[in-house]
Amino acid sequence: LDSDGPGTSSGRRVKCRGRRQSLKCNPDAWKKQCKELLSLIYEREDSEPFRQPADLLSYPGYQEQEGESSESVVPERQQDSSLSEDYQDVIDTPVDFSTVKETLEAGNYGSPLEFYKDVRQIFNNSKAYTSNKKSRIYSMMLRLSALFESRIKNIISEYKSAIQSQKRRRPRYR
Ligand SMILES: COCCNC(=O)N1CCN(C(=O)c2ccco2)CC1
Repeated sequence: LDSDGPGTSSGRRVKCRGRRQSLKCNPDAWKKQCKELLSLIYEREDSEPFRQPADLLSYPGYQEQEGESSESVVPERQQDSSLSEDYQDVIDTPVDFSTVKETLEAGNYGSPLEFYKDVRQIFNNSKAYTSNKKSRIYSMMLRLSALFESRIKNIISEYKSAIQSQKRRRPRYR
């Protein structure tokens, strides 16, 4: 797992003379940017299955269901979950966007990398759970993941530049 996250800054130094508020210098700018990204995700219908914890019973319908009409995004939960493994048997670290939203709003992420790690877990869980790459939920996850990755990489690289420019250059005596 690349803990560095996407968009590691390529050593480009940004002059941050004095003004911390300017876009490139503020090491706290990522919080607002991640909140805005999360709002964008919530606006997308594709996020619907990921906005609350997956029910402990399995949703075999999700896995076999292909090309269902867009209205019925969430098929009725199967009463008999013996048909396939329960979600909690397959997924060790369940996470959904409501948990991520709470953590972000509580100020419990120390950096956008921690935020990135949790959101990526949502997508990886979906990949791990699906047994059918054509399932409706899986294709929703793929679209949402593409949107997320395209937006998070700049947030992270700006954060890394801001951190770099905060570091005072002091000689280190070994
Ligand atoms: C309204 O949503 C209820 C909560 N969500 C939920 O139960 N899910 C979402 C997670 N999930 C999958 O990623 C998946 C992959 C292939 C089939 O499903 C399983 C089903």
